[in-house]
Amino acid sequence: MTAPFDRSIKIAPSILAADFAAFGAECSAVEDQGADWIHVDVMDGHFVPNITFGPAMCAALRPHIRGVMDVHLMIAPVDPYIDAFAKAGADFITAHVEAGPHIHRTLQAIRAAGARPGVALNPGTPVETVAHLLDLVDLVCVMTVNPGFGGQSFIHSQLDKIAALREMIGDREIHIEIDGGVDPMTAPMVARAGADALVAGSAVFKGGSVSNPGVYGENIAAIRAAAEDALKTG
Ligand SMILES: O=C(CO)[C@H](O)[C@H](O)COP(=O)(O)O
Ligand SMILES: [Fe+2]
Repeated sequence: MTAPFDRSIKIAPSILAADFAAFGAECSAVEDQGADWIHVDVMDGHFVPNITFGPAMCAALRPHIRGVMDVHLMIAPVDPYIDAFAKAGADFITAHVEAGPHIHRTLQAIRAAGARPGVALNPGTPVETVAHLLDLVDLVCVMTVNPGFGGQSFIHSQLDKIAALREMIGDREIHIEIDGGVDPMTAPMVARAGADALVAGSAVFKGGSVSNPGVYGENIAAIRAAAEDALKTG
């Protein structure tokens, strides 16, 4: 029997804001402190103006992540690397709609490789670009910053896009993930607009460390409470 679709608020710390010399311990620490998913930002210095890491790092992290590894590919091209990220143990593999001319084929290839496909949209990309991809994906990621760096300010114009996406998705079992500038101030807005998976880097890791992980717990709880309260109060 398959598990029912989880529409509850999920907090996905982005390890882009973690200590790069201690990724394994950082993943375990945020999971112990209440993280639902671990968000892994892969950047190639070509699709975005920054470089992080690749499938070997994901494979090394896999034993340190008990739950969901959510891999956000900010790379172009995507297709040559799909099998490597799937073999590395990614649960979700999200590719950008802007990363190449054949996103439909890319999403099919992610599913065929055994991972759950996601599609991400840059802030300047209209929501209609995913209309004909919804049958292929388990997740749509709305970027609320321009991808490439953590710690940027939330772009408020994306709230309309999230709400339009929520409408488009209807009762399909697709997560709406928000990535960029999510904190206790912005979490209520994205939750009300229809998001269920909230990526947060700076707002989770700020003030904490693997030797002081309780701060991660407080930060995660604050984002979650802000989002859940907004849903209760409408
Ligand atoms: O994909 C990303 C950047 O391209 C990151 O996931 C995102 O920026 C999270 O960091 P923060 O919460 O600090 O904005
Ligand atoms: Fe990301």
